[in-house]
Amino acid sequence: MAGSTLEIKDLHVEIEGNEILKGVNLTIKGGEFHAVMGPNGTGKSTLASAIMGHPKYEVTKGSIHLDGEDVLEMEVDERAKAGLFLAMQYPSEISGVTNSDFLRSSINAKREEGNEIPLMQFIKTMDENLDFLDIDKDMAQRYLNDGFSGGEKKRNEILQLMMLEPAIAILDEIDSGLDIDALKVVSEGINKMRSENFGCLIITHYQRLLNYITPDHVHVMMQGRVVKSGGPELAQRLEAEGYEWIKEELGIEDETVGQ
Ligand SMILES: Nc1ncnc2c1ncn2[C@@H]1O[C@H](COP(=O)(O)OP(=O)(O)OP(=O)(O)O)[C@@H](O)[C@H]1O
Repeated sequence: MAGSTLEIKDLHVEIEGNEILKGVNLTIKGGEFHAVMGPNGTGKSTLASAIMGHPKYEVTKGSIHLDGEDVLEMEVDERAKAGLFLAMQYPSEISGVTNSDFLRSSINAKREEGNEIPLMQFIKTMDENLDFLDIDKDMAQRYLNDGFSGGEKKRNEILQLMMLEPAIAILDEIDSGLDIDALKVVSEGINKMRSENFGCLIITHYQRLLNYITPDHVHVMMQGRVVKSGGPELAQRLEAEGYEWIKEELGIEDETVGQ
């Protein structure tokens, strides 16, 4: 089976009347890893939230399609069922719901009624993934992200990714706050997902993550748009030289979305 395609065209997004995204174009296909980089406040997280349907982010123009289906017409849960996944920059803490129950419910919500994942299969898969990500088994029974350290939350996001097996994942600064060992483990988790049936958008500030996860495409966001795209060598140049050369090349004075 060929992978999915997420197609974003001329996307404009407002938050409380301020236009943040000003015409984003991006296509992510199954099998492809895309990195989105860019200075602070240029709209990267806004793009992630808009794709997943955060109610605060109003799409005023443009389109998002997943395999031809209009994502903007879908509720958040429908987007997840359709195969989209967002690992958030700041995952929420949810008391009263264990990590394990959350994962099992999320997996079953994506399946047809009567075709729920058998408990033993769920436990086996979760144990394998906990092992792979070097997560303490007790964490499965703790409330979702409740009291988790910053690094534990990020590992937990990748646990969800590996358990839910989405078609297209958006990973928003999954490397922030990770120590070097955790960065390697998280990267291995993401790399393990690599297949024709999985596409990924990785928002990051640092080339160091891309030393572990080789992107096929690298994009730079400024002023709420993708202003430059290239291969992995673009990320290397950004690490060495910063963003000034792009601003000069494109005649950009203020790279933020500016309000
Ligand atoms: N919920 C919100 N309410 C008001 N303004 C917001 C909200 N979310 C984002 N913004 C504004 O939109 C702009 C872009 O923010 P965004 O988080 O998308 O940038 P970013 O490129 O991800 O930045 P960073 O690299 O610092 O994480 C910023 O000026 C920010 O203050």
